[in-house]
Amino acid sequence: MTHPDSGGTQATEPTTGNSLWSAPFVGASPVVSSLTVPGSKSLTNRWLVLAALADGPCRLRAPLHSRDSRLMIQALQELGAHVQEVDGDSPFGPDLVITPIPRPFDAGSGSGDRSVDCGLAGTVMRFVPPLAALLAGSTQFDGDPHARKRPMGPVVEALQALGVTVELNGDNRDAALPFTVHGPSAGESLVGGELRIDASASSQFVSAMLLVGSQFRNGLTLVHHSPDGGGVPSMPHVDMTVETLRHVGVVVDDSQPARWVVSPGPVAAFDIRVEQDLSNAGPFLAAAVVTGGQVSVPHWPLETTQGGAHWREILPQFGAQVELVDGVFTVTGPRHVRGVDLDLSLAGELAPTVAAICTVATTPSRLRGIAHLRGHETDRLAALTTEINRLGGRATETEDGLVIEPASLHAATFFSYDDHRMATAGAVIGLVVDGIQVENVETTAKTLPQFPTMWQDLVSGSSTRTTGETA
Ligand SMILES: O=C(O)C1=C[C@@H](OP(=O)(O)O)[C@@H](O)[C@H](O)C1
Ligand SMILES: C=C(OP(=O)(O)O)C(=O)O
Repeated sequence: MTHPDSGGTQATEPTTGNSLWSAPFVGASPVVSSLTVPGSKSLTNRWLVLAALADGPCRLRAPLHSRDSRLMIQALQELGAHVQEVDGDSPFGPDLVITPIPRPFDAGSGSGDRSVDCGLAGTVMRFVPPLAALLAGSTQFDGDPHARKRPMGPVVEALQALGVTVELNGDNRDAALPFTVHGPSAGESLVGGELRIDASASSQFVSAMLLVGSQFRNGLTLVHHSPDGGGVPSMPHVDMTVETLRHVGVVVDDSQPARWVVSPGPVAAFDIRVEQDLSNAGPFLAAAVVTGGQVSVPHWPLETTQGGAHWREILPQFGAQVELVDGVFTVTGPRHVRGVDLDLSLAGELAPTVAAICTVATTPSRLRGIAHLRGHETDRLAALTTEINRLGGRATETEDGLVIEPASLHAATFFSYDDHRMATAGAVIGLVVDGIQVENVETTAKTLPQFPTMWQDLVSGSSTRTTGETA
């Protein structure tokens, strides 16, 4: 299978020979279902990092089990933590008990050369290098071919500003994977202090530094400043980081915009239940919207920092009805899907699912505030434009988003670019456009390995897979 020329600068070039998955087509039959999804990728990987820094063993209940969480676990084990699977009550896999990285960092964690595979996980490639910078010895970082194209500069430059030696390997023109982080000499530790970074390309640069800030001798004062005045995207994810830090006793002052003060201090051991991934619930909710059906998701948190909480405001703009009653979030699709004009700067990871719905809407849509998606798993603006147009759609890339106009759609292959959210976007469109084949649907394993089976259950009406319940 050769890969199309997406025309984008960042679109990855997946290996040839990837599978083609015939997306289930329901036509005019509304999808009606109730289901829960596995644990949040963003929460799972934050809790894993904090557990590795904790002052005692920690337990994660109902964590995500996917490629991104496995890569994080392997990275933390490489740094000296221990992770054990123990029976839990989640239908999606066991709980985890984590024994933290041994202290003192400058000796106990072994000063040998370590190697971390980041895969295509933004949380691993951004959150783990600052952790490795605390430890004696050196740690090499690399990942999938496209991981080398994802922005890393602000994290590398922040570490260098803290006095950490980061040795750029390979022929990377700017600070990107692969590189090697060299920890402090024996008896030394990182002082911390005030740092200024430009996090306009990813909120993960802020989260990465905040997660370890309490481990610096003087803590960390982090200020975001962008020359063009750009803000930090996906701010709910930074709020998620601050909330998890406070949960484990770390003092964080975020009272001033774009400024965070993390006090030095311990990370208290914890036992936490991981919320389900509300962003990954998105494609299933979108199925209700595009087919005029109804999908319910029990155990929906009333208060959460997850970006997927924004489905409550987003989906009604397509004409859907939403309600949250007794923890059950229900979406009822409209007879006709209308287009939207949305600023998605708070939750860019929802954009592929939103774009899929826009593709089948009866009026034009504009999506804004998502220029930084060019640095996600692929250049999502280029990839979405290319793949929507391959189906006969009328998508146009703008400086910071997409314009998608109604069009007559036809069967075609929808390439995923090794991006889980591209694959699920193709599946959503495939519900109402007959003959869509999604290339490399297996890439959904990044955050939802069960997706193909769950999607089949969804359209067959048999998915009532909730915690401990069966069909
Ligand atoms: O911190 C996190 O867990 C994430 C932050 C966001 O990154 P960006 O700010 O780069 O969009 C989000 O899109 C990504 O899926 C997960
Ligand atoms: C951008 C995403 O992930 P990450 O940056 O964590 O790889 C995503 O899950 O949409």
